[in-house]
Amino acid sequence: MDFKEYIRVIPDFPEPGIRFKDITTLLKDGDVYREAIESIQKMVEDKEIDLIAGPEARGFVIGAPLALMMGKGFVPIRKSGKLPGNTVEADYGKEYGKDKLAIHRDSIQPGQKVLIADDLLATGGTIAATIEMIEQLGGVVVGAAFLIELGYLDGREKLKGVDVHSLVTY
Ligand SMILES: O=P(O)(O)OC[C@H]1O[C@H](OP(=O)(O)OP(=O)(O)O)[C@H](O)[C@@H]1O
Ligand SMILES: Nc1ncnc2[nH]cnc12
Repeated sequence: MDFKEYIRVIPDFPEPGIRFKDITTLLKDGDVYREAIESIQKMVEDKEIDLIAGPEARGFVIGAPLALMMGKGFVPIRKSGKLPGNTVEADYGKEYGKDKLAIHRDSIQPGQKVLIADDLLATGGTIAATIEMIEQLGGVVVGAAFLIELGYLDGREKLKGVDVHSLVTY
């Protein structure tokens, strides 16, 4: 399936110069959404995984159904100030602006193998911060899976040593 047909590109959102890849047009088609998650599962099914972690908000839309399908637990990584328990946090920059993510300290046990899932890899800032926090907790990142990769932003360069998989590339 050509998933790009279902992804809408909106110029100059959220700021001038950004070509925003809008996945809401893909998500609203149940068959295409399911096929996208199944295709992501196929890319990572040979991996030994204990948990899947995904960053708020669109990482939940990919990571949670993937976790359910693979019979694994899901660890939400949230924007700072949203998680009620004890957290570790990381500041980062992304394609548009800066942000801070947080993860519950007790969400990953040392040695657990974690697959990261998100909708889109752009500069890699979000995922580099995610990896930093998972590793701070003793987790082992076994890979990162995306629906979309913006190859022209070289996010993979920031994630050297990580097994990166993406369904479609721009
Ligand atoms: O590779 P990067 O340059 O870091 O950019 C990629 C991140 O940006 C978007 O999330 P955003 O922070 O906009 O949050 P949202 O999912 O809540 O819209 C996207 O869902 C990725 O997580
Ligand atoms: N160009 C883009 N489209 C959608 N989400 C993004 N996150 C970072 N860059 C993005």
